[in-house]
Amino acid sequence: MFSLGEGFSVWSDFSGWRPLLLVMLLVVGAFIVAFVLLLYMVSPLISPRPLKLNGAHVVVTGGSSGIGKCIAIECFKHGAFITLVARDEGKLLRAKKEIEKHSINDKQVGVADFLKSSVLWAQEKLGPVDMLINCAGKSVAAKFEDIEVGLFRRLMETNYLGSIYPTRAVIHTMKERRLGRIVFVSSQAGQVGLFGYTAYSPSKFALRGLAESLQMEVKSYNIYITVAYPPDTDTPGFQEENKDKPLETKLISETSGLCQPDQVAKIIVNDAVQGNFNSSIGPDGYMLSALTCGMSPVTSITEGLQQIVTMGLFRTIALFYLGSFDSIVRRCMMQQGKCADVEKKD
Ligand SMILES: NC(=O)C1=CN([C@@H]2O[C@H](COP(=O)(O)OP(=O)(O)OC[C@H]3O[C@@H](n4cnc5c(N)ncnc54)[C@H](OP(=O)(O)O)[C@@H]3O)[C@@H](O)[C@H]2O)C=CC1
Ligand SMILES: CCCCCCCCCCCCCCCC(=O)[C@@H](N)CO
Repeated sequence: MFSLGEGFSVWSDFSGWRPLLLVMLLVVGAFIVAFVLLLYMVSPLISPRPLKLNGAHVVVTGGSSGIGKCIAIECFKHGAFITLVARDEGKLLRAKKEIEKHSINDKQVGVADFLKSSVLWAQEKLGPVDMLINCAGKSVAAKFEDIEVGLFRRLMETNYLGSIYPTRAVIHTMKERRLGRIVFVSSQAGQVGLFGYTAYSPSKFALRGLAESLQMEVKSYNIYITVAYPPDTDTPGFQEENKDKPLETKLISETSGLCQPDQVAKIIVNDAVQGNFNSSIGPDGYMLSALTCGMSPVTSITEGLQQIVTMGLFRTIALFYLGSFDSIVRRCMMQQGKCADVEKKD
């Protein structure tokens, strides 16, 4: 027997167990592989069939500007009939003209525009809605105490209740037809609360709760819900928000980069067509979604496995992000303190 001394001879006594250990490891490994293969075999039961956009009726709220307009263009390019919903008639008509430039054939019906959220009206006029995109929304970035109290309610009304009304208008017919897609455009600020978004973030978090509950109710009717979480996107709404955005909010949001609306629209439309519950954009978006998946439904085996494997690692990375956000806030506070001192001296 090979022995390095008294202590080591005990270890070498176990050498007879090693082949057994190896066999056990192999068996466990084989079980894991078999389990994963089995998951992939049942995956068609989990993943919905993609929706055919050609000839589908798509309603886009907030379709006259920014991300909503790009979503309408993307669907139009795939042969869908579009209904735009927004308040400003002039903006709607301009958007309609722009979208119609992307027509793929002469027969394709154009864009129906009208004021207020008369989705029911659109359904009667243009037929049942196959896909509803709730994109109308507004954002305000300011410190909690600087936000007028009424604004907390107004953002909730536009961003949250503004998604409830159109959804209520289409849900009956979708259930009857056993077909449909509903998209809620949230935001990365609907996955993590950030400096300056005390009024905006809650209205976007609320959409996730709505989407999870509704998905459980309508899945057996072959209706699939998508929640999209875009980062900062270069739109008229974003330009407006930037006018009086706190420096802290700007610097923190910049970590996730700035996207173009057509790029965001492509990803959202593709995820909605596939019936994916989660729609994220960019590497930070991917990490945030895996990290905050919680009890949200899973629409592909790959997605589920990725979440299981990556969650711990992403939490570790997130702690560094949180540390850097805190230091941004601290630095801004020190800077503002210095400015206040200078002002006092003057
Ligand atoms: N841009 C960004 O950085 C990000 C935006 N988002 C979200 O994406 C969505 C679109 O944003 P974005 O494209 O930037 O916004 P825009 O301001 O460019 O467009 C907003 C659209 O919503 C409509 N709208 C606004 N309020 C109402 C209302 N009360 N009723 C009906 N329609 C309304 C507007 O038309 P009208 O004013 O004529 O009604 C317009 O068509 C929003 O929900 C936003 O929160 C999410 C993440 C990032
Ligand atoms: C592993 C963990 C990774 C964590 C990454 C965290 C990144 C946070 C950045 C958040 C950006 C928020 C943008 C809000 C955009 C928006 O909704 C407004 N612009 C609307 O106009």
